Amino acid sequence: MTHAQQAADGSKSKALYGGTQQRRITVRDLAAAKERGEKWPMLTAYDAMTASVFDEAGIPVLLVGDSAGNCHLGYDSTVPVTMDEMAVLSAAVVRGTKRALVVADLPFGAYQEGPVQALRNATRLVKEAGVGAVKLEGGERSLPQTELLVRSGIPVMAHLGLTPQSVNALGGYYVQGRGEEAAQQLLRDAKAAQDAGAFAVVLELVPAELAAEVTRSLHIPTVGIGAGAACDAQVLVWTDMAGLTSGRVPRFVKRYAKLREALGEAAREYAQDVVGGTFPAAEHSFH
Ligand SMILES: Nc1nc(=O)c2c([nH]1)NC[C@@H]1CN(c3ccc(C(=O)N[C@@H](CCC(=O)O)C(=O)O)cc3)CN21
Ligand SMILES: CC(C)C(=O)C(=O)O
Ligand SMILES: [Mg+2]
Repeated sequence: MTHAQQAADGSKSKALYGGTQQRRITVRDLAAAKERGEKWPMLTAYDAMTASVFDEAGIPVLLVGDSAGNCHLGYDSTVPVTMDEMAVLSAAVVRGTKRALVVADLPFGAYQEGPVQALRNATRLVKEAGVGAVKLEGGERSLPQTELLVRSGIPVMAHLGLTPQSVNALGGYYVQGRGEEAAQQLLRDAKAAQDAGAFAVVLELVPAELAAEVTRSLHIPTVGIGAGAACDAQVLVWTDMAGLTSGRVPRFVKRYAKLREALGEAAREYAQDVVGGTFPAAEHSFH
């Protein structure tokens, strides 16, 4: 199909992935995709260059995750990540993209004090970094925050199931929503987030059947990570997806490249060339 034919074919041209639309994706586009039953991919990004690669690959939504804590900043969890750090990384991701909707995590401690603190910090990410939306963890417990942000004109993505900012309270990164009571709480949290005006909800590490039920019960899209195939969208941490993360990765990760091996090999070859005197060669030198 030519570009013009695609543009004439409404369904194809509007597609979040593989469509012809060049302007920046909005939360309205995500709502329309759920209506069409169209699935979409989301990845994290923490810097401008990587974000530009994903933007050019057509990924419609990029998350500046607080997973930057362990994937970019060298902490061992998301808990230490600060607003200053999220603001710098978010601004870089926005600068590196033309089309993707950029969503930034509010880090731990940036919204737990209440709605006013949440609004102050979310506003900073919108004004200073230029993000199109923010994400915060929790359903019913984060309701006042979500309501005030949405009323103030800041789109909110909710995050339920495993909420890594609570790792110290949860005692580890375990599957959530197992058992009837926990399943009912997750359904209430999802409904609460939707009623508060959230435009989407991340479901992390929940049984696939429960995620499917949440997806059917909501009119807003669900974004799964370790939550099965029925979700409206999927998200992965980009360093996991590309095989750059060192050591063990969660079971829900599929590796689509071996970047850690490829980069290590490039560094070793470069080092050998320098030590052996074969780099720089004549074509890399000036006379
Ligand atoms: N690199 C990276 N990838 C992620 O997906 C990620 C982060 N970092 N940091 C923030 C949170 C933490 N996440 C995690 C971390 C560990 C597991 C994990 O190992 N889970 C077990 C499940 C255990 C069970 O059965 O209950 C697993 O085997 O996947 C899951 C999610 C997801 N997020
Ligand atoms: C894994 C996603 C959902 C996230 O919150 C993050 O990357 O911080
Ligand atoms: Mg996060």
